[in-house]
Amino acid sequence: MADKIVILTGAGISAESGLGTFRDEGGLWAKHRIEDVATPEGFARDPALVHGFYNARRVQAASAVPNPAHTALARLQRDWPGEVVIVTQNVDGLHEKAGATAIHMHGELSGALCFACGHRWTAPPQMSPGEPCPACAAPTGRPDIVWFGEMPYHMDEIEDHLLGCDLFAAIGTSGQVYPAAGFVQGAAYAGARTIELNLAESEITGAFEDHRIGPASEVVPAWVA
Ligand SMILES: CC(C)NC(=O)[C@H](Cc1c[nH]c2ccccc12)NC(=O)[C@H](CCCC/N=C(/NCCC(=O)O)S[C@H]1O[C@H](COP(=O)(O)OP(=O)(O)OC[C@H]2O[C@@H](n3cnc4c(N)ncnc43)[C@H](O)[C@@H]2O)[C@@H](O)[C@H]1O)NC(=O)OCc1ccccc1
Repeated sequence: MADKIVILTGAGISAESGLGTFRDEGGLWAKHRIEDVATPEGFARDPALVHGFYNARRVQAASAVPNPAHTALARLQRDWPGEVVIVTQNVDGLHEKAGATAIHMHGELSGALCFACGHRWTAPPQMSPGEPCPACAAPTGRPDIVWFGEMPYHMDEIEDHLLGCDLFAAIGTSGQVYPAAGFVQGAAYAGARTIELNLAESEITGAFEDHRIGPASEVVPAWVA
């Protein structure tokens, strides 16, 4: 029985597709305060600011193309005799554009959510305050994104995959945000081998047995090959 592989991806895998990361030089959090644009409180305080932040990223992500790291993971998922599960913190659709399937634990820019009735629909390119819900007609549409202080999506499914995997890999993540940053401990505890692929050391480098340092577009295809 071929190994089961779980791969966690972060903003670093999409950096070479032109999508800014959060914490690197000139990253998203250098230009915006997390509290203002990525918390439910910030959305309640100034929905126009938050919609503006995600509208700009939605347009950028729509024209972005996958890089060799995304395509290598799609190939691995297609050709590996065992199960390959991609869990992403990213809200861009680049894994899917590369032909892979991924569990979006922090939501997707392409999605809209009604915080009154819970209905989900495809987000229009530009959302605005009071965005009407097509199901309950209430003016309560928000980006379908997991903000700080909110429970990430698909956690039970993800935990099942972590406890049953033979190899856990993390690609392009700084390991500063939980619960994603704790996945390596869960997988290692369940007996999985662990590898980190990143441009530089991260907050959780010490938790991994193996490492590949370099740009994702180079180290990921080399690792998959
Ligand atoms: C800041 C941090 C301390 N705070 C948290 O972790 C909080 C609070 C918290 C919970 N538990 C804790 C325990 C301890 C301390 C704090 C907490 N967590 C939460 O609020 C979470 C919700 C967090 C989700 C917030 N939303 C995001 N994103 C969507 C929004 C949006 O996209 O706008 S988080 C966002 O930042 C996170 C980190 O970003 P990265 O992807 O890692 O990107 P970053 O820029 O940081 O790093 C890039 C990396 O790539 C590398 N790189 C760059 N270029 C390349 C390149 N070319 N190639 C390769 N690598 C490269 C760089 O070297 C770097 O290492 C990602 O998750 C990303 O999605 N919710 C929650 O905990 O709910 C309750 C709960 C309780 C129990 C069980 C479950 C839940």
